[in-house]
Amino acid sequence: MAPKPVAVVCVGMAGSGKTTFMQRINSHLHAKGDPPYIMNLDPAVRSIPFNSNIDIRDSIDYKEVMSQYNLGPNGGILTSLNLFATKVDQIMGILESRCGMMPEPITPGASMTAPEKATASLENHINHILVDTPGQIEVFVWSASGQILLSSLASAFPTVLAYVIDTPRTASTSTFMSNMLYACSILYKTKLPMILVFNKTDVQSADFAKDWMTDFETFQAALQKEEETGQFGGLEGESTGSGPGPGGNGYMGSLLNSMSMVLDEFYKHLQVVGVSSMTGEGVDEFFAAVGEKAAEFERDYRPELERRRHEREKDRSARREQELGKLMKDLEVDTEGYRGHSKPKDMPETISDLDDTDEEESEGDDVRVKPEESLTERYEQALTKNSGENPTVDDESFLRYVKQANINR
Ligand SMILES: Nc1nc2c(ncn2[C@@H]2O[C@H](COP(=O)(O)OP(=O)(O)OP(=O)(O)O)[C@@H](O)[C@H]2O)c(=O)[nH]1
Repeated sequence: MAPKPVAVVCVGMAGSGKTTFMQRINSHLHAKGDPPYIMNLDPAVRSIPFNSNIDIRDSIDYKEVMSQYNLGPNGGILTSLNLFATKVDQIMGILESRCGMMPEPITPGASMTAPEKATASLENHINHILVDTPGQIEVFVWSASGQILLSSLASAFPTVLAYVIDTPRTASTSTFMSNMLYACSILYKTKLPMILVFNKTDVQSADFAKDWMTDFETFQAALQKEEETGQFGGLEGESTGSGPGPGGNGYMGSLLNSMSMVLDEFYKHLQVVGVSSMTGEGVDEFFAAVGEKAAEFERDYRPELERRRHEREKDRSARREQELGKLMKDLEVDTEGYRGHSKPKDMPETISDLDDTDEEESEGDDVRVKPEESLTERYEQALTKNSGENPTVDDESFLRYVKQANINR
């Protein structure tokens, strides 16, 4: 069987260049004769510079959602994603069939025509699934629908996050640290391998970021320099004159300092590449990183995903057992309810008890059921009394059931 395609999910702040980056890696793969399968999850984008195979806009009208539900732009995107996530089974069915993992697509309309089969067989060689996401990063990453879509993808394909960063806008220590904290929160939320893509390297090289991430002292030096030159906390490349800038007080400096130490551990889990979506520089390096992270997914993340799924299953069956136990307890109430409470001493428990009692009383044999007698005891008595011989296998199995179900006390 052909290896599974790698799903590359592009996330990043608005304007970081996700769509341009998607266009670049798409054309790079086409040029190599290895066309990807493309999915657009941004319902609000007006136009995209590539053909997407699955597009949220085909099934959901974002503007209509906004007006129907009386929502603002972010609420509209979130609701559109939620509506789209309800079709996750169909989406996964299409992806799996197009990627040669299932013989037939499970789309409405069922079997494929001859041209479709020819196309599908061509598309069976897909090695990459590229996913573009909304610029409102939190709407995707922190929403239930985003989580559903990501975990469904990860359950079927090795999945890698490409966190796209606007390099020229991340050149100061404070914006760099904000971006890293965001990346860190996404990593821990999604629990998927991540590549940091420092985009727009045609404007500014990403070397400074790589240095800061690998050498703690370089970051400290940059922090100190910014504080001394008064650029600290200002906009990129903007000097605030002498003295500390808007955020340039000692508190901010020491906070960044401490954070850089804390994040040192987090940096070890990341792959960092500098890319220019405009010129194509660094794209080969990016795909090398994708290969490494996909292998890491199979090695480290897949077992963890399986373990989590297994735990969920275990929780679910424990809950089922608990519910069953409660049900059994409810059954017990019937026998328990009478016991020791208001039931008069010699009141029969059931009509049949009444009949039995009458019969047996007439024989002069006092076998009235004592309130404290358990169901099991009574059953045992009945067995030996009625049959006068040893209980049958069926009788014993019922007895066992009564004991196990705990409805006999
Ligand atoms: N110089 C340069 N500009 C870039 C590069 N990549 C993207 N841009 C520009 O950055 C701006 C934003 O790019 P988009 O691709 O629309 O960014 P996005 O992240 O998809 O934006 P949203 O859809 O709002 O989330 C555009 O003006 C692009 O031309 C790059 O590598 N170099």
